[in-house]
Amino acid sequence: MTALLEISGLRVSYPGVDEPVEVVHGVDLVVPQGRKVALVGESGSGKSVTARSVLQLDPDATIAGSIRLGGQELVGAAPKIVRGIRGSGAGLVFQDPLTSLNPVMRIGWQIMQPLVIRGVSKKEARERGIALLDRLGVVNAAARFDDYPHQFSGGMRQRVVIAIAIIAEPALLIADEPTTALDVQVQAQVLELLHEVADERGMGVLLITHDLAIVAGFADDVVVMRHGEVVESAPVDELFAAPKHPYTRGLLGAIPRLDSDPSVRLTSVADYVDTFETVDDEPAAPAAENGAAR
Ligand SMILES: Nc1ncnc2c1ncn2[C@@H]1O[C@H](COP(=O)(O)OP(=O)(O)OP(=O)(O)O)[C@@H](O)[C@H]1O
Repeated sequence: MTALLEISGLRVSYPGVDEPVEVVHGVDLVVPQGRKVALVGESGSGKSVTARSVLQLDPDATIAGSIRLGGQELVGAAPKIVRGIRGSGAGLVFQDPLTSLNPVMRIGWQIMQPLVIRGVSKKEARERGIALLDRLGVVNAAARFDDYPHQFSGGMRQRVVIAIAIIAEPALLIADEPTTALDVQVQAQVLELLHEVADERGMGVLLITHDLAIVAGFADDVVVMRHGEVVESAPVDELFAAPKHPYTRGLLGAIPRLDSDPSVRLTSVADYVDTFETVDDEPAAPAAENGAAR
């Protein structure tokens, strides 16, 4: 499989009080062409920093290592080259659609912009924008095209953000917790849509999420991060069937299941990771799978 995005040895640091603080410590990650890769891990593990590094969105970050998108090296590339891939090389969807949209600009214009700045006529950009919004399930898309963001519900706004991210047909979509701000039913609709559109277009997706249920339904491959490092990566079925790293086993053990015994406590990551981290001192058995009553 050809690699669309290939990150290797990525290190990211920020200015600290006395010296720079490194928060991502040598991450390797591949998104093959047309595949959906979920990046999971606890809060603060470096998922967003890793994803934002691809498009160098953070002026304070110092980035080392290699990030190749479609074979092009982005670390150390001229700002013009990195700007050039935003939109057509890689599109971005963030968690909160309200902060991603300009509140005083009509949504249609925001959707058209990535095309217009690439030289597409306004007429064609408008037609393509309306068609995409319609494809993304916005009823009466032509009439709603000139509305402002506040006239849309949260779920509809996130469809607008997705439209902006994919209108210039990027080969890669980076979606950072794209449905966290939405209610569960709308979450499912938006993810289903992303899944379908990615398949239709053969678009690779890097999806950041906390939610392993989302991973199971959406991703082909999973990369698990902890403390700024990748601890495990595998195809989704393999990882769910036989997680290798204690941290991943802990994450999976913490998922509530409808068929589990309600009197039995769920395991937590700490049940596994403590064992892992103290393995040299005292080899203790982890709490049993979803089942060890205490
Ligand atoms: N602009 C910044 N300046 C300094 N430190 C930062 C900056 N952005 C992120 N960090 C630090 O980098 C670490 C990793 O953060 P990151 O946002 O990537 O975590 P995450 O895994 O995406 O977490 P979450 O799931 O909560 O979004 C954290 O310790 C965070 O405080």
